[in-house]
Amino acid sequence: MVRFENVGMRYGLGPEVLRDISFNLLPGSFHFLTGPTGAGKSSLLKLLALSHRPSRGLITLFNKEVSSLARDDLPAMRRKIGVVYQDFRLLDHLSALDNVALPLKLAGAKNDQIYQHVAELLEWVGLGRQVDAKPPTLSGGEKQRVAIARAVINRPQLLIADEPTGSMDAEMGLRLMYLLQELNKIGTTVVVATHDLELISRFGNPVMYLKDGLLTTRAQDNPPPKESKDPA
Ligand SMILES: Nc1ncnc2c1ncn2[C@@H]1O[C@H](COP(=O)(O)OP(=O)(O)OP(=O)(O)O)[C@@H](O)[C@H]1O
Repeated sequence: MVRFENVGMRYGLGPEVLRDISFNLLPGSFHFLTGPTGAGKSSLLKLLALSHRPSRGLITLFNKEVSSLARDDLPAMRRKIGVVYQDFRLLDHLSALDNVALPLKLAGAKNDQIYQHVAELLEWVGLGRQVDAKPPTLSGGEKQRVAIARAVINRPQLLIADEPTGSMDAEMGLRLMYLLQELNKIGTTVVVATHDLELISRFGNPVMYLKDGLLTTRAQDNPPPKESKDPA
């Protein structure tokens, strides 16, 4: 599903923020990505989401080597990937329904096929009564669920979420994780970046640990970290 081989990444002419990253993600797996602030988690997710190119190494997604893809092939590849951004990136002038419908519209689906499907998904994420609400009137947790619904509406093969529980209380964070778990059970490969070690140990999924741009625990090695020394 995903293979990184000695991948490096830099922004512009700056230093490498990711160095020698190698891992394999199997189809249908669910991984956490963690590490200190600035370690490179969001940068790694940008590579996975095909929104940034590596400066070296090989990335294979869905059995295709990414650097060999023509620019015209990227949109089709991106449609197989759902992304939940840390800051949601919803369109404020559109309703929750229209935000979630957007990827289907961009993929050319017809309106009458779209809306029932979108309304059902919003119901499923607990927003059945907020379909017409615009993002500025929604709470952080509600916006996050709209963002997740939008990320999964195209039934992506790969779902990437950057700190998806960062802006919500523990209870909502757990509900969200159960939601992602349900998606994973129906076949979506999931990668969640988080600082929340408690969440990681509660779910027990394999963990990739990044520090200073280096992956110190490979996905297949698998131990959830139990290293928090903070009394809290
Ligand atoms: N657009 C950018 N241009 C230049 N440098 C960047 C850019 N985005 C991130 N960086 C740098 O890349 C490094 C890794 O940042 P990244 O956001 O990937 O870390 P992170 O692990 O996601 O951090 P956090 O946990 O704080 O979100 C940092 O040194 C950061 O300053």
